[in-house]
Amino acid sequence: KKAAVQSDPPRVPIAQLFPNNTYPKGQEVEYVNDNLYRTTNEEKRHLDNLNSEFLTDYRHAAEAHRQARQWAQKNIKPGQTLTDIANGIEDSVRALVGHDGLTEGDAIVAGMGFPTGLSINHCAAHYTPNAGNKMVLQEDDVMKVDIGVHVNGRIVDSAFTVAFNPVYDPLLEAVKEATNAGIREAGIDVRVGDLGGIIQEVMESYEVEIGGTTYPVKSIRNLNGHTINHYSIHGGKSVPIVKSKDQTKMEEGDVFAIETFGSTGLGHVRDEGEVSHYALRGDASKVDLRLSSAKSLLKVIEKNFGTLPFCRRYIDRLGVDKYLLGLNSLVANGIVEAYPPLVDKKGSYTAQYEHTILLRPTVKEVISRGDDF
Ligand SMILES: O=S(=O)(c1cccs1)N(Cc1ccc(F)cc1)Cc1ncn[nH]1
Ligand SMILES: [Mn+2]
Ligand SMILES: [Mn+2]
Ligand SMILES: [Mn+2]
Repeated sequence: KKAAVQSDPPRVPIAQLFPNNTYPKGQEVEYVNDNLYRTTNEEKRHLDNLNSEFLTDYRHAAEAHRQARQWAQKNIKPGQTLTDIANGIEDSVRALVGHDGLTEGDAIVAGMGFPTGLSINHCAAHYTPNAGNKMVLQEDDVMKVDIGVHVNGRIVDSAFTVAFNPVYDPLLEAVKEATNAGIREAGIDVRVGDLGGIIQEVMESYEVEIGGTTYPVKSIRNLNGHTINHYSIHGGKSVPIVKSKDQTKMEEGDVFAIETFGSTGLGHVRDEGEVSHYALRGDASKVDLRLSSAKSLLKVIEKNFGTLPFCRRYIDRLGVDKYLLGLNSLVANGIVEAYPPLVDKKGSYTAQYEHTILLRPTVKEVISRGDDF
């Protein structure tokens, strides 16, 4: 008899909890300007129905995301190592989508959409522990937990911020409200630059007092949301989180990650520190590699990750050794892109909230919405 209830930690596959391949819908929001036409229009409804596998895979991934993150929100505590936190989330996601990612090509079917981001304090994004990392989460840390889950290459990209000290609440509130404003105003034919202005307006209406100093919350002007394509975490479009003249329009069928970042620092990030995040460039030219370790590593990456971002720990767990020289050679040859940690100034605090939204022909679906955020 199949378990009908989820375990703690979550290990019962979502597919077992939701028989006949029907998963919970995300938050459906009618388009404001031409809502009636889109919601009822026969042609739009037909277009929607052509996408049933796309929608099923997205909702499948989103339910796994919610269950894994809600377990994480309950269980992340000061004193835990970042490595243990990352493994706890990744073990859950892999069990929930029913794929362990250990047999060759398995992770391509379903699994982690990208490395579990665990970026702390002035580090805003693209940090996950590499092997040997001894970092321990502290009581006064502000940690961005950015989780990617995919099913058949339909990537759910959604993030929240963990802080144990209530002094940071106004910072987290600013970012949560800015992200929700961005989600609310998003829609077909909306200009991404206009969204940036709305997001910044909400974000910068907040201030936060830390250690006797009052900081205005700043939108991090060089971070942005983005489109998500099949097996591709960053599609062609970006969503600024500050006022911008970018006239690029959101279009029917687009999948957007709406993410905003607030900071008590400069409101600007730069690359710093050891790289953990990498991804095969979709457009990589067939370079004649001299280093045999680079050649063999490229095969491992193509087979196990395709164009999905990965981290060093994901190579370690496949049992591959001594790959760093080869990896750095693939980066130097422009075959693999490196995504270094993105940091604001030392001593500052940054927060993030992110959801993935589908601009369906009939309705806007906030696929990753949960009752947590
Ligand atoms: O900063 S991005 O490179 C980008 C923003 C706009 C256009 S491309 N990036 C995409 C990404 C890159 C590498 C990853 F491992 C995972 C995601 C945003 C993001 N990081 C985490 N969640 N969302
Ligand atoms: Mn399925
Ligand atoms: Mn993300
Ligand atoms: Mn994103």
